[in-house]
Amino acid sequence: MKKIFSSIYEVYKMTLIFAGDYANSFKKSLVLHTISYIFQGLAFAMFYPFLKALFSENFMINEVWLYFSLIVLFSFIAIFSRWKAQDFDYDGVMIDITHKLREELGAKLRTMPLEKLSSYKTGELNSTFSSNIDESVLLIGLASSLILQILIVPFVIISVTFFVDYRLALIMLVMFPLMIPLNSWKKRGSTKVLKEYFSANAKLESSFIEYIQGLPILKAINQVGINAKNLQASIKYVKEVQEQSAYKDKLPPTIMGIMVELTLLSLLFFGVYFVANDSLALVTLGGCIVVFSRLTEPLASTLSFIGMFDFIQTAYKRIKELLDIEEIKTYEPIQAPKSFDIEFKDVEFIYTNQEKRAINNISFYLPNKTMTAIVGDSGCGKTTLTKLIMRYSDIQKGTIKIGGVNIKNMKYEDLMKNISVVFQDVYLFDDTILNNIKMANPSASKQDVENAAKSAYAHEFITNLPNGYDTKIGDIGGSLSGGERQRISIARAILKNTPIVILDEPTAALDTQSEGAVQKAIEKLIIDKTVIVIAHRLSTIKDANNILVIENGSLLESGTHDKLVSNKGKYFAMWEAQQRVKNWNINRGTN
Ligand SMILES: Nc1ncnc2c1ncn2[C@@H]1O[C@H](COP(=O)(O)OP(=O)(O)OP(=O)(O)O)[C@@H](O)[C@H]1O
Repeated sequence: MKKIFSSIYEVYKMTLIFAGDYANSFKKSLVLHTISYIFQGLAFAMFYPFLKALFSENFMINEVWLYFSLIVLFSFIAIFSRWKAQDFDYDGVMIDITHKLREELGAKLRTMPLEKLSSYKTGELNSTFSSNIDESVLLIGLASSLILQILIVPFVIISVTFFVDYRLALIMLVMFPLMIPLNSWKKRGSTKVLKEYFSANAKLESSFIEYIQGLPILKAINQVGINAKNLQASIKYVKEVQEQSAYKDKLPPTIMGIMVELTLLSLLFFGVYFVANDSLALVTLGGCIVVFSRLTEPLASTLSFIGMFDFIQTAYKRIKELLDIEEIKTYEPIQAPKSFDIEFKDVEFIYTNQEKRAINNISFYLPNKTMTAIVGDSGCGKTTLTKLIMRYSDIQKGTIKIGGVNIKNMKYEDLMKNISVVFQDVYLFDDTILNNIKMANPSASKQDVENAAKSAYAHEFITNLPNGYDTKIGDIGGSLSGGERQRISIARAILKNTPIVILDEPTAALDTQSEGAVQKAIEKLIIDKTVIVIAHRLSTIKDANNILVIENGSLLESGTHDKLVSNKGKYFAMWEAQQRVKNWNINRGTN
């Protein structure tokens, strides 16, 4: 029995937490529903004395009227309490709660460490945000009212029947112990299936999003079928899980339905037997059958209603798992840096679920307003180093300081206010060009935006667009070139005007002509800033104040280009290799 109630109680507790300010109203509504169903049960139970009075040999109209009036009164109280319970305005409040939950989850996405966030697939988050919240919260009102009805009404009727004829009450009770193994049987199947159901749907959403996003690339390489296979596999998986759940869900409720019908037949069979040997009045048996037949349908559905709670509980757990993720913590004493030099001291970092450290005992110092390049083979840890400055995840050992302040002592918003990043891939939102730039500094005027765009060499091509700065990215689709998109993102960074700028291979994907324009824009962006640039092409970072050469997460060598070339180490080898390729290309061009 405990197991039957565990998911109901768990869901009740979670609903109170999620309901927040509405928790008391929710409790009040449950109390009113309880009162309503007690009186509904009593109204049914009044059929015993009513029928007895009606068919009595000493028929007395006053007695009949009394019981009839009680049936009417109890029914009226039941209806009135249920109506008052609806004052809680389930639909309105539940919509409010779903809205609040979505806001909380949205805030969580902003404050959770990015490493944690990136461990979720977009589709999984999407399904928690949309379907899990709707399925669970909007269903709870209906589910709690139904479950109270099927628990309370039979309880009242059977209790009253005990006073009328304990033998009939015992027959009614026989089926209840059977609910326990039937429910466990159903639950055993459904808990696993429900988890699979939610994860299959989340997987389907992920595959669908991935398929749509990857379609242009796959079309370009004539491999549309590759991702379609993943999508088809996800669709097939959902179908399999649905089939499984349909099969596993059906049998126990069907058996329960048969049990309820058998109970009714047993009441008839034994009732007739008791009437035959004069130990039961026919009219009492009639009342019992009338009363019990009102219960057969809800009782037969008991397992399905309890199953609704398993469903809600699984959805709640997914929501709670997200809400419980620890936010990025700011440690005391909270400080703000006054200058923007960056220091790594004995930093070690390993990604969750990885065995090898991505960053291995690294120390370096980047003076304020200097440019530092990070170079090294693919996968050596360059991007990880820059992500750690932005607290993508907390390091396991060592310290990272900006202007002498440990980044853990800086408020996360303050930390991010001081850093701009220009990535190789530019993300533009489906909004106007103006808003795409302005989002870096929402209080900026249109003139500020235009000035930033001019500095980023973007003003000219923007004013040539159909609606200039008011052109919507969605309306011009993919017609912006890679270089143009990159210059919009640089205009964003110029408008944000942060003391630290991180450039993560911003020109790597561009042709030579676009690269020239973007390079000029970058030069404007980095004036008077502490700059970190990740570059594969060493010719672009030759003039950096300092170059860090990373190998397998460790700092192998550092210094200016000239110093590293004369060292004849790893940097020299990389430089030589790139020069050879360059010369080979030039020779090929001249031949
Ligand atoms: N989110 C992540 N989870 C787990 N491991 C990761 C994650 N991101 C990177 N790594 C691993 O950490 C190591 C360093 O990756 P990082 O992206 O920092 O290298 P990189 O030098 O910037 O590479 P590239 O030049 O190819 O961009 C690699 O082994 C990579 O597979």
